[in-house]
Order: sequence, then C-alpha cells, then structure tokens
Amino acid sequence: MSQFANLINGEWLQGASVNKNLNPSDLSDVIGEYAQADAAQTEIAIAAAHAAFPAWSVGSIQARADALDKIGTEILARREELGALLSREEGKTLPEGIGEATRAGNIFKFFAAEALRIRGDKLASVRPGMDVEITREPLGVIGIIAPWNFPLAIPAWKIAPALAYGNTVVFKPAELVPGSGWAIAEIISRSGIPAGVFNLVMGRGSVVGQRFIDDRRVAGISFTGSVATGNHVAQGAIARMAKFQLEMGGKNPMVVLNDADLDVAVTAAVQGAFFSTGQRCTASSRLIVEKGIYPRFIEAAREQLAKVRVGHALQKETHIGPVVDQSQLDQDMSYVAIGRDEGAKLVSGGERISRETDGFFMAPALFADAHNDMRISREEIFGPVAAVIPADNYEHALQLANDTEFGLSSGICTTSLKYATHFKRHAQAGMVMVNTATAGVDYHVPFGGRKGSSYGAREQGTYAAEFYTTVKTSYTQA
Ligand SMILES: NC(=O)C1=CN([C@@H]2O[C@H](COP(=O)(O)OP(=O)(O)OC[C@H]3O[C@@H](n4cnc5c(N)ncnc54)[C@H](OP(=O)(O)O)[C@@H]3O)[C@@H](O)[C@H]2O)C=CC1
Ligand SMILES: O=C(O)CCC(=O)C(=O)O
Repeated sequence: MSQFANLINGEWLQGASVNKNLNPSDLSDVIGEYAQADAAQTEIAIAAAHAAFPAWSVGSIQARADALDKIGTEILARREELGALLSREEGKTLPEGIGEATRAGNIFKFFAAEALRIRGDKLASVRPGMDVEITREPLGVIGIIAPWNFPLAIPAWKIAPALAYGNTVVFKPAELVPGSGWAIAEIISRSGIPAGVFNLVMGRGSVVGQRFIDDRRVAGISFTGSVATGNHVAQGAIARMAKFQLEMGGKNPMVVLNDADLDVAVTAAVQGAFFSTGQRCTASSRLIVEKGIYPRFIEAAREQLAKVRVGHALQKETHIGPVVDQSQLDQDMSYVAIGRDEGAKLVSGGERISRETDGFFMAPALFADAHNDMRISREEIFGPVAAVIPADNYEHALQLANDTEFGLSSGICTTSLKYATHFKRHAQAGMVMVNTATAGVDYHVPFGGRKGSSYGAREQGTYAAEFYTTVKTSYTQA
C-alpha cells in the first residue's frame, strides 16, 4: 500500500495516524494511505510558514513567477494522469477530471503572471510637498481549508494567489480527497519555492482546520465548504480579528422562459443540475420554468436523462460518476424521500443503482411540480437532485429565483434580449449565466456570491488580490 506524507518545512513527515483514501466508484480500490497530522504537527507547519514569511514576502517576484509557472506547466503536462487520480478519488468523470486538472494548471500560470503585476497607486496629495502612495503587501501565513468537490481547482485558486502575492501557506485538503492535494504539494516541492513557504497538512478538519482558526500566526483563512463549517470558521476568525473569506453553499436557480430554445434550456439544465453528480456549489438545483414551455421542458428533460449513463468514473461511456461517499449518498436519498413527502412529483431517477463495482451510484432525481417553499427547493442537497418549479411569467420567475438565502449563481434561458438584460441586472447572485448552465466558470475572472453563499473578498482573477494582500498608504514630505 502506498503511503503519502505531509510536507512540512521542506520535509516529508509521517502523521500521527493514517487515512485510507477509497475510490467511490469501487470501494475495493484503496488509492493509498495518507498522513493525518495532529494538533502538534499542525503547529510545526504553522511555525515553519511563519518563519519563512519575512524572506519570501520581500523576495524576488521573478522567482515567484518562475516557480508558479513551473508548477502550472507540470500540471498541464500531467493533466491526464492527475485528472485520472482526481476522478478515481472524487468520482467525477475522466473528462471532468482532466478538465479540472487543466483548469488548475492554467490558474498557476495566470498567477505566475500576476506576481509580476502587483499594483499600487500614486495620487497627488491635498498637502503641498507631500507624496502619497498606496501599495499592497502580503498578509502573512494563509490557512487554506479546501472541500472535496474540486480537489485540484479549488486548492489551485487559493494556493497560487497566496504565493504570488508573497504570502506563505499551510494547506489542508479535505479528508475525502487527499490524493489530489498531495500531488499538488509534490509538484510544488520541486518548483524552487523555499522550505516552509508552502506546507501540506493533511488531517481532520476539526483538528488541523481548527488549529488554523485558533493560531494567531495564521493571518488569513480561505475556506470553501459547508455553511455550518463556514460559520464556525467565521466566528473563530472574528474572535481574534483574522482576515477570512468563505465560499459556501448555493441553491442556484435556472429560469427557463417560454421563448427559450428548448434544446439549449434542457441541456443547460441537465448539465448544470446533474453533471459532476450535482456536487457543485454552482449546480442548477432549482429549475424555474414558465408555464407555456413547462410540459415540453419536463418531457425533453426526462428524455435526455434517460440517455444519461451513471457509472464508474473512469469508464469511457460514463456521463455521471458516483456520489462521493456513503454519508453524502444518505443525504441525497433522504432529500428524495423529503421531496416525495412534500408532494413534489418524481419524474425521473432518485434510486440507488448497482453496477459491476461496489460504488455509490445514484440515478439523477428530477422532481416536477415543486414549490419554492419546499425543503428540496430551499436547502442545499449537494447531489444529483433537482426540482422544477412552475412560474406564471418572467416577473414571477425572477421573484422565485431571488427568493433564497443563497446567491452564488443564477441563470436564464431566453431568446429575448430584453429579459436577458433585465435578469443580468436584477438577479441577486454573484454570477449570472444566460443560455448556459449555472455551473462551469472561467478561471481568470472573479468567482463568488452574495447573501449566504459567500463572505469576504472574491476569489480568482485579479480580484484575488483583495483577499491575499493588505493595503498600505504611505506619506512622504518632500
Ligand atoms: N460550497 C462548496 O463548494 C461545498 C459545499 N459543501 C457542502 O457541505 C456539505 C458537507 O460536506 P463536507 O465536506 O462535510 O463540508 P465541510 O464544511 O465539513 O468541509 C469543508 C472543509 O472544512 C474542513 N473542516 C471540517 N470541520 C472543520 C472545523 N471544525 N474547522 C476547520 N475546518 C473544518 C473539512 O475537513 P475534513 O473534511 O477533512 O474533515 C474540509 O476540508 C455538503 O453536503 C455540501 O452541502 C461541501 C463541499 C464543498
Ligand atoms: O462551477 C464551477 O465551475 C465551480 C464550482 C465550484 O467551485 C464548487 O462547486 O465549489
């Protein structure tokens, strides 16, 4: 059995215990045993990142750019192998896994270039003879707490800007997907970045993540995951005035108007709701459909779902892989039961499926005739379960779309420029999609939401500088 250690201060260290990484498509496939840090080992990693900060933060930006570019180049060169590892441990299909590896490589290359473009500002002073300049400086040690659903891309879009802007990093991947996190760390360890600047600390969230929250040497925490854990991170960070950003849930609406192209709408809905097994915070879990197109939409969605093959993530013919683990599967199945009890009509799927291998396979569940006040329409399920909600007209659809405590992504399918333009302006979400799925985003533009979905500065693109740097205003009297 392969064993994988933590990377702390440039050394590979065994943990206090190990975590077996299982393939959700085939539970007999153990990917490896991964180190689990305890609180003491986590403190050693934080101390190393803290000690490495002074030199790294004022070091050559060319060296930072070269290292990040090298990491991106290697990820891109190995995208098929890394994508296959990701699919094996998380369960998204091979094309999805390779696509995510490509995205991760591109993110490192984007931030390699950003390291050379750290911007400031120079303004005339209101006082004669005074010089005023505004500069951006790194925060210090950044604690990165990542979820399991994007094990390469999300760590990439947190680690790359943290390093580009001169911070040092302690990174905790989710327990369910240590393989991808370890692979990134191994590539970083050969990139020329000095010991201690980047540290991989695999282990439980309640142990490792908690140390990041509690330790005053961790200046900023970047978190993606559930609303409950996000709240916990926020309270701990506020208690000691640490900077933090949270990316949490979604209950993303996809509005389909009577004038929509039916094929475009159904494809966007099925892909947005069910691909990547619906395990995306941007998933289109509420399909809000105007009454004039409603019966045709349901029929066409049912027909498209009948052609979708759920199976082993690494098999060529698979469109949708397994659910990530037993507890997520239990959660998904419990919401299918809740939807039925609430009176929504299950028009497709919703049952556990057997395949040749022992995995967590589930037929995507499509509910029709749902209401926006049902639990299946309000709570994030994070699996292949979507609800179709009828709407009387555009205004009603918009009102339903915004009637949620979340605000990550919001979509509309229409051929009307008037409605598309109005929706872009009035959707209460951080991201708006027209005639395309609510999930699936570019890597070089801001990512994040409003209301209960996100807190703090946006991630990705040049906007990432907002979180990973702090602004200084300097005055010089001539
Ligand atoms: N918006 C999104 O992108 C995501 C949303 N989710 C939502 O969260 C639900 C549960 O998923 P789950 O993975 O359990 O999400 P969590 O919020 O529990 O996990 C996210 C990350 O936080 C860590 N963590 C857990 N507890 C603590 C803690 N006390 N202090 C610091 N860090 C902690 C986890 O570590 P570890 O898991 O290693 O213990 C993981 O790395 C899903 O069903 C879904 O609804 C989940 C993933 C992504
Ligand atoms: O939809 C995407 O491409 C990104 C989704 C995401 O980041 C998430 O689910 O956490």
